[in-house]
Amino acid sequence: MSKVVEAQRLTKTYGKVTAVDQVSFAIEENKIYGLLGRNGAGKTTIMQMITAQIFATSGELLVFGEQPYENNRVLGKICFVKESQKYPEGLRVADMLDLSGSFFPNWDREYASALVEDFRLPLKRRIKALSRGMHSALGIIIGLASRAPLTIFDEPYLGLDAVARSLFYDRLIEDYAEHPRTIVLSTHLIDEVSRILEHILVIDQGRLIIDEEADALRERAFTIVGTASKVDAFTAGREILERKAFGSLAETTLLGHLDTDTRRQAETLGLELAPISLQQLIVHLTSERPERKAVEVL
Ligand SMILES: Nc1ncnc2c1ncn2[C@@H]1O[C@H](COP(=O)(O)OP(=O)(O)OP(=O)(O)O)[C@@H](O)[C@H]1O
Repeated sequence: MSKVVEAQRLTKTYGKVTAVDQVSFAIEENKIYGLLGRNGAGKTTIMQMITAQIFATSGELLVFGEQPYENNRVLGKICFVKESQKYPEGLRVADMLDLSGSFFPNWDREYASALVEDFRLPLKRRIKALSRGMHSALGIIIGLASRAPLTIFDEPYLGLDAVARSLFYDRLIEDYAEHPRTIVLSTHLIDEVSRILEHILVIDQGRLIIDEEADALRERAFTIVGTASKVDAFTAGREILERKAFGSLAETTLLGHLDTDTRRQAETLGLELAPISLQQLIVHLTSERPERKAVEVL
């Protein structure tokens, strides 16, 4: 599978702040990536380097096999939709879509029109008069209809309601199935997007701490619920991420693969097993606790 982005020891510093710290990863063609992490982790900085908006301080970065800086061959294949995206305020929505059509080689005008209807965007309204959610919807429509070989969405849905966000995920997955391309989605709404993500990159304090297929990641931990004494017997000697107690009951989240033996052992003890959500797992892995240890909630 060919690589769309290859980063080696990529680093960006701002004075004494190391926003991105020796990060190495590859983004493969025709996959949907989640770029996740807490506020200030370094996600936007990475996306800005990939899209040649800022220079790396050190390290190597290839996009479509080339240096991205001032490289129209590379930049012509990228669409970057960001939360703070500013479109020319005097333009009408229809003008902005026409302009996008002249900019993105794979632009699909009919698809853009269908999306305008789906998101109920007023075509004749000037951009300065759009609501915050409508502004975000415009960015999403441009991102989807661009069909750019590398489409990056950085928190694209400020102000967008739950119905519109759900519409975005549905349209993205449908269109991706028909027109495979590489999508990078950066968001804090991990559970909402988890069903569409194929590969997860998690950045924490400038460092890459997870680079894994989403399915494999989901299997990294599980939760067990039951009588406290039985839960504790089951969890003894295992790596505990979190333990909550409610009277005589306990709910413990463990790191580890839920194999057949483990499942059988839990069943024998009469314990309930539940998968952990991607969001829970990432919160655990990026939380401030100095070491992962049991947390008692009494
Ligand atoms: N222009 C800049 N000058 C100085 N520091 C900066 C600059 N841009 C980013 N930083 C710092 O770099 C770090 C990473 O910021 P970045 O915007 O990449 O985080 P993020 O993961 O996108 O966060 P969020 O989820 O809050 O958008 C932060 O500490 C931020 O304050």
